[in-house]
Amino acid sequence: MTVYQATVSAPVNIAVIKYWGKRDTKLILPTNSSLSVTLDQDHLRSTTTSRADESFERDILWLNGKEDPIKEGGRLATCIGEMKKLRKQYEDANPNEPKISSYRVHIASNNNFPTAAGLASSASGFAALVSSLAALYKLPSSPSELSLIARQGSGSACRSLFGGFVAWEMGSATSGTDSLAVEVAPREHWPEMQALVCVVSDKKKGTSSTSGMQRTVETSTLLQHRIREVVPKRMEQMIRAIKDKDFTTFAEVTMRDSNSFHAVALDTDPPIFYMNDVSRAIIATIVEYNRASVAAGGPVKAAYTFDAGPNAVIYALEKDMAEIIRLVCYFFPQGVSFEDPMGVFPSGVQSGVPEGFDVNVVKVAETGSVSRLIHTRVGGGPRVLDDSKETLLAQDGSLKV
Ligand SMILES: Nc1ncnc2c1ncn2[C@@H]1O[C@H](COP(=O)(O)OP(=O)(O)OP(=O)(O)O)[C@@H](O)[C@H]1O
Ligand SMILES: C[C@@](O)(CCOP(=O)(O)OP(=O)(O)O)CC(=O)O
Repeated sequence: MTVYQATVSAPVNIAVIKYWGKRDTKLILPTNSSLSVTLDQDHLRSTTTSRADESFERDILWLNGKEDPIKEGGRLATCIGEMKKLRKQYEDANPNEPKISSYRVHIASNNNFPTAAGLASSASGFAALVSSLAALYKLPSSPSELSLIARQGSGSACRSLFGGFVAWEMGSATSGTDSLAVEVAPREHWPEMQALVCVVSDKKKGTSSTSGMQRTVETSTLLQHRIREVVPKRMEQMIRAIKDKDFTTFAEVTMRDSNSFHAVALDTDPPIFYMNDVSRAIIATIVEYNRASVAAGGPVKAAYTFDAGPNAVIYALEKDMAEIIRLVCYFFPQGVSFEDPMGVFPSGVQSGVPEGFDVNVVKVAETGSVSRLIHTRVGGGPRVLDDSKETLLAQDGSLKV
């Protein structure tokens, strides 16, 4: 008996030009284009196994070992349904292929980091879901074509279909067929780009991105300025900065766009606050770090950005990352040792402050205010794994325990 199954992993992406606002909430069409950096799956990933079988009675998804209900008309059902449609088209065009598009599917997925905590789990999760079904169905679809479907799971997920530096073009069609992800540059173009995720809280957040951005669309006047005037120019600046590997512009635009997104959150009625005091202290640290570097005749060396939560992501080039980790450890002691997945500190981190940094600008935070640091770098797109080794489903198609 043939088993129709595939296992794929997909990466997280963190936007440097933020998506915030939908013009169509069902199709998930955004009010502005956005741009992100894909992070390395060696450190942060969703892994998903999908199987189609005639004997299955219903579609099931297990997320981190627990069944996640697939609601009729919901985002999961839409993505799975769209993928089945693509398979049907493929079967119609290739009559010798097995007719598996009508079978129910069992899907199991794990995130190797906290889910729904503002660490972009919906992005890697829906990208892995769509990619695993594409591998199971042997679809010839391009990443941009698959991004059209991942987008309907969670907007930011469409950008996780590519590695490197990725734009989500907002498009203009009401059908959404031109609202898709495209590669701006592959990871190999700027492999020195690294990221430090500072986990300020890994608890579920108060206002979800979905409901928060809808409230912003309905009530913020500042959002209209952001959509019309601010983002279009920044998209051009950012694409140029990436192509030219101009870190100073990359960093300045990244920080300004994070600020602009949090400003429109504040301009929402009632206001939405995603950053907390720890987040603001991280901003002050990076601002002072860059000031000291520029004052000494050096470059801008770090960029902060915050999604819909208090966690910071600091982008920096490889050459400066050790200094930045030491600095963050000095002001935000975690109380646990730094995991160091890339082996930067063979004999442990010595926290410290670079020369010229004014230590009076920031107070040392309470231990554990930043609970964890995840050091990673720009990474590649979804990976098809060896299903015989990596499968998350048992032989009978139930969840593997
Ligand atoms: N591996 C996965 N497979 C399928 N769906 C997933 C997966 N991981 C997360 N999701 C979906 O995404 C939801 C979490 O999305 P949510 O936007 O609340 O959090 P987040 O993505 O971690 O935060 P943010 O988007 O603000 O960075 C989960 O409840 C689940 O529905
Ligand atoms: C702040 C953001 O991270 C918002 C992400 O929003 P989501 O993609 O999670 O929202 P939905 O489309 O409603 O699922 C910015 C970004 O990733 O561009």
